Amino acid sequence: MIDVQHLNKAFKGKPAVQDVSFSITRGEMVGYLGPNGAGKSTTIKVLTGLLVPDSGVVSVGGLVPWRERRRHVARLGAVFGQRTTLWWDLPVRESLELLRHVYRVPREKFVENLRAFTELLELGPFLNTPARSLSLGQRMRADLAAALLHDPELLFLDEPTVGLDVVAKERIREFVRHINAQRGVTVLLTTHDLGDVERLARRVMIIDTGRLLYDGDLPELQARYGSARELIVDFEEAPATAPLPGLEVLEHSGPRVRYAFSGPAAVPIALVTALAPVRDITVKEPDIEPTIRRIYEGKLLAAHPTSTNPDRSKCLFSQIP
Ligand SMILES: Nc1ncnc2c1ncn2[C@@H]1O[C@H](COP(=O)(O)OP(=O)(O)OP(=O)(O)O)[C@@H](O)[C@H]1O
Repeated sequence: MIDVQHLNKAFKGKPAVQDVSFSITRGEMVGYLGPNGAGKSTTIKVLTGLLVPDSGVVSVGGLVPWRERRRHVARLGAVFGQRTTLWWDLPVRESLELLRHVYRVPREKFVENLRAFTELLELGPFLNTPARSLSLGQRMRADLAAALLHDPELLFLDEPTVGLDVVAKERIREFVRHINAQRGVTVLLTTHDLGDVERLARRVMIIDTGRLLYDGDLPELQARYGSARELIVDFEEAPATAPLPGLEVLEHSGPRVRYAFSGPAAVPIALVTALAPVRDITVKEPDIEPTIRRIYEGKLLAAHPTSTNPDRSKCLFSQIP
């Protein structure tokens, strides 16, 4: 679906994206992460055809985005958390009608999609409200519907949950999961909210100072660069503090013990359940945030210069000057 090879783009001689290469297959949902100024927007602008790169080969659905813009944009949708594609003073329904004309969506298709999105995104209560009077969460939902009315194959999401409360974030994520699973829409997600990534993307690409640092599975990123997993065990009674192989006691407070471990949870669970009668066990995954921060800060780059998974996970750290 997306193929990028050796993409370079500089502004006034200052590189924004340097030798970036990746491929995304149809139906994938990929998180594109990086600190401010890393080069995410520049990449997305090239992929949407808004920017022409200095060098590199880019193909999206077989088209060169900036050369065949009209055909290209007909096949993609984009949602930017920071701004809206809706007409500010028009009721949402009229904005959507206008977009129907822009994208030349057949009326039956429009009616069918509007009905589906109204139900999934609960647009009904504010379809007749002008965009300027919507809450941020409502506006995001309307923008998502607007981006998908013409059945695009590819969706760019830029900070889709920024500024929303937990419930509103979840609603957006659920919808994105739905359109990816049910409609097969390929999704490239740019976000600073790692909750979005954890909920939506199995694969992440990490860019910093214009260079792609990591491209691979999120669980593998966690396993290789993340902190340990935690096993929180509530015993029936406070257990004796016997050392268990592969488990480190982080905290022991009455019948509750917190252990750190790595790898699959089956063996640690078997060990603690053999130690004493257990009432409850929880496995807590490490937060992704410190992992990503450590990668940005480069602390692990020198320590792990190569990948153990040549198929997909690529640590491109050796490219760092
Ligand atoms: N139109 C432009 N003119 C000059 N410099 C630019 C332009 N667009 C981006 N840059 C520079 O290119 C670099 C990459 O910017 P880019 O917007 O791609 O980063 P980003 O990862 O999207 O950041 P953010 O998360 O803050 O949106 C930055 O140094 C930025 O200042």
